[in-house]
Amino acid sequence: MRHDFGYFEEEKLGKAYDIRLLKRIYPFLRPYALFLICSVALIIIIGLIDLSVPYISKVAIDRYIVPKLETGNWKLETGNATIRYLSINSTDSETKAIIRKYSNLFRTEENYALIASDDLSKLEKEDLAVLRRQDISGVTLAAAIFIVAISVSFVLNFFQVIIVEYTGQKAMYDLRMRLFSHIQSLAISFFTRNSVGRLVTRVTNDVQNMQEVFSSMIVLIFKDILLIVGVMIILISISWKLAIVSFAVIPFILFASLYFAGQAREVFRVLKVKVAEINTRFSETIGGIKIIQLFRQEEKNYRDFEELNHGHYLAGLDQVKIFARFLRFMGFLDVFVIAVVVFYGGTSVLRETISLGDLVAFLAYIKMFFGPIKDIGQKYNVMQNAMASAERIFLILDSEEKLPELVPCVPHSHDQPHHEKASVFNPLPSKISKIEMDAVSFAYLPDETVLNEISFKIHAGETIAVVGPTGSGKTTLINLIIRFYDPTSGQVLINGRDIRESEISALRANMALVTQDPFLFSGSIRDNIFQGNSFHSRAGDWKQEETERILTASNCKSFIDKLPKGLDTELSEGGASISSGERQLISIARAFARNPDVIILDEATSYIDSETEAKIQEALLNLMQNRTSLIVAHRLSTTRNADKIIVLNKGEIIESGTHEELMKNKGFYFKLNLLQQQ
Ligand SMILES: Nc1ncnc2c1ncn2[C@@H]1O[C@H](COP(=O)(O)OP(=O)(O)OP(=O)(O)O)[C@@H](O)[C@H]1O
Repeated sequence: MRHDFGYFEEEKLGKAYDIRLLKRIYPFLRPYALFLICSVALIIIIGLIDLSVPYISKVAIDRYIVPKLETGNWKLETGNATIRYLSINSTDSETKAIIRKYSNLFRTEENYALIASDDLSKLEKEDLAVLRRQDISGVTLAAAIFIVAISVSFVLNFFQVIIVEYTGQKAMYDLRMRLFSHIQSLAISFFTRNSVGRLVTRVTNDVQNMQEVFSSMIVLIFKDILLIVGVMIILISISWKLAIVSFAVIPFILFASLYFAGQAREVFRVLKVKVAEINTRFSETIGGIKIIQLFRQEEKNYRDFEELNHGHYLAGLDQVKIFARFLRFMGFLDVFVIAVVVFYGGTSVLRETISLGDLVAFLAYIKMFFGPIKDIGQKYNVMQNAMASAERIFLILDSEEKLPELVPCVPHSHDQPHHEKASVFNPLPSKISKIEMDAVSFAYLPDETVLNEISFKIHAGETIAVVGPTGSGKTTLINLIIRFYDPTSGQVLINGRDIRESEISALRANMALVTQDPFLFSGSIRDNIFQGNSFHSRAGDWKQEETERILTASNCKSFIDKLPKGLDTELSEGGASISSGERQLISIARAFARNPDVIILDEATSYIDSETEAKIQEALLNLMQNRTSLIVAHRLSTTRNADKIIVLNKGEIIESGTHEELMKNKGFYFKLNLLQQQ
């Protein structure tokens, strides 16, 4: 098993911060820089509002709620005593009336009346309210400011979330499109090395992971850092001593967060591996359901899956335990700090080194301080995950396994290297008149030659059959003509020009490939046959008579007419809802609609009933009429009608000629035929 493929790659997790990767992510955000700036600005405003809210309470408590008492030496009947009293401006008539009502409680001085703090409770509530009406209106104002601040913060938060989500979604949309178009343009060799599941994960999960960075992390980090720094400054300004006592727990928090991040990282990794294992097993089960049912493997498969699922469950439990421990520990530190602040702050209030408002605000700020700090560990993991995803996405985007670039065409001359750069490009061949392989060798893997020095020519209108035992390189030969791969040495020439000098799409525009097991897309039969073909780009643009002609020539008409929705019948994925013979007929119709010069045909080896077989043969003969054909042949009837037969064995041409010539030679081809007839 190769450790760089499949879910094993999940073993690699990224760094939570990686400047190199962040720099690469930035271009995807650049188009939305304005939104990001708006969002960060909103976050700063929201942060400042959030920071101001406890301060409003502090002002309300210190300035209005707690009576501003003064201390003085009062002569009482029992003797001199130090008394805490409230001084009230007594110039207005309402106040004067109350003072008169409680004349035994008040001492009057010019424009002020003084009342001992202990006597305040002896006043009736209504009278106290009149005496403290300025404080009451101050509290009302503070409450109003409080509500306005909270409401503004709420509204701004709403817009900020929308803007950030929009930015994240848009950036991810762009990234996904870029990834999709890049993957689509990669060479076939890339797909043989990368599993479908792996690529699907890139376009879905990994892009989603990165979205978490765009949508929440960037902005939340701004907010968290602002809150942490802001709260620290405010706490120090309220009481540096109390602040230092509270900050004493920060090293514990950081240590716990980092420890937790390390543990969670491991658990996350295990979980991802388990999820990937479950996905792999599940997709294998779906793909191989026929074999599983046929060989009665349901029970064993169930047990295997149960084992994987149990592993996932245990990893999930580990994750819960780690989170629970972390959150409990943080909760304990949280409560511990609050207890310290209540004790130390409370005594400071009693000693009047800080006000009650300071203490209340302090407690509120401490709560505000712990929130983001607690998040750091969790966010660290999200970031790490996102960075690992980013790394894997960029790895694909960096893949150079492109279909080779256009090589400038230079006039052929023996003393000039063929691919020397020049400014002239080969015009697209409007008609293919000759296909030639000139000393072509090819290897999928270094030192494992699959084709060796292959040379032959096909002229316009000819039918060439390639025969040979399995693994002799027949399909590889086709792959080189269609240019899914380039030869390791030698040249494939069309109309005398190396095919690497023409645009790939132009080259393929004149060719149609009918494979052994044709792939049909989910969608209607009409789309599968006519979509994107040479005459009309849209399936709906085809005229009725053109459509009829193609369906008749490809022998599709009779079975399509029997379908209730005819051509508009929807096929399920891969055309699984129709028979393999019908799939082949549809793929022949698709080749007809392309109207190519060259037909490349990989004849089916699978058994099809003789009636369908005859229909396919007839459709193929129709398709090949007046066209150049290269056929990987498995049937005697095909080779018999070919203008030339090329016999491949172990990647080399060992015989070539017409059927009669080869039969007369009594060589390899002759033996192959004998074997087939047995
Ligand atoms: N993508 C690939 N990577 C590595 N080796 C490959 C790849 N595709 C094919 N091969 C190898 O190349 C050799 C030729 O394969 P090819 O498919 O061309 O044979 P073939 O003659 O078409 O066989 P068959 O008649 O069974 O389809 C085989 O040994 C095969 O294992």
